[in-house]
Amino acid sequence: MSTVTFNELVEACWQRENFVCVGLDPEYERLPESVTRNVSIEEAFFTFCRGIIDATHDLVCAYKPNSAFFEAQGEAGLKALKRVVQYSKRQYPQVPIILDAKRADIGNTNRGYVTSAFDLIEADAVTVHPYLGKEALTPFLNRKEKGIIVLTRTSNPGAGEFQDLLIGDMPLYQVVARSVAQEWNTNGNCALVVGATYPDELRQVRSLIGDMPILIPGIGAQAGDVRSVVLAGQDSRGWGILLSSSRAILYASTGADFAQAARRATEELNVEINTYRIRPRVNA
Ligand SMILES: O=c1ccn([C@@H]2O[C@H](COP(=O)(O)O)[C@@H](O)[C@H]2O)c(=O)[nH]1
Repeated sequence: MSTVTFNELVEACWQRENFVCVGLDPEYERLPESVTRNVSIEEAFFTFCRGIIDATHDLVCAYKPNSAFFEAQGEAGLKALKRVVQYSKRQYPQVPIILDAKRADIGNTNRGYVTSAFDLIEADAVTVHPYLGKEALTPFLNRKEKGIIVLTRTSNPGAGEFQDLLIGDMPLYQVVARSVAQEWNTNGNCALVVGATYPDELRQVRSLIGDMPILIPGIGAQAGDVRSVVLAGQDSRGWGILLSSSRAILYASTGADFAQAARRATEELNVEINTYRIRPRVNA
């Protein structure tokens, strides 16, 4: 039986013109009272994320739970994370799940991270940092059916401290992008993270990597400009981008109507993205 790969799942979503990745970053204090009343943290996290997923599954190209928000709640959070991922995969198997955990260690330790992300949590992809190099990341890269998404140019204000350092005449983030595209991607399962807050750098990265997928956080709460990001990030097919937004979608309403508000916010963002995409003519 052949397994559907992360890239195949994402491409099928792009075919449906869905480019929004909804970040699942639940903060207990920000959850609506209708969700937290009289239930445990595990139940509140699960109910909230399930509400978001049920309301948006036909509009998205991925869900991206960030493990930090779940780990911060201890055992309750970890149980909720596993339940959320399993629920989404059972109900909406067409939508890939990206575990945003920014993993990477020496090779031996990475085997534990791989088992945790892919076999226990059952994510379809995971974010990793490139600092230890290809050799250490081999246990991740060997999982052909999974997406290995490498931090390249992050969205935070201080991202350039190391990522812009020149290696010869090329900034480090471009060296990372080129290495991943030309040397790490032998199984065709790599993607990159580039922040929406740096459209010029995003354009540089796209010019180095062909049609490899780019996960782009920084839309919404971090104020990345959708138009600049789409124009700079789309690939030769008008695809290639997963625009990730968490807080602006999750907390579009603080009331009992949070899921409907999240749907509206997701729909608006997707319409905006599609306004700026090139659509190459098929059979032209
Ligand atoms: O460069 C990066 C890498 C990861 N992130 C993560 O994405 C979301 C963004 O959340 P918003 O609420 O939409 O700002 C969050 O999980 C970050 O840890 C990023 O922002 N930038």
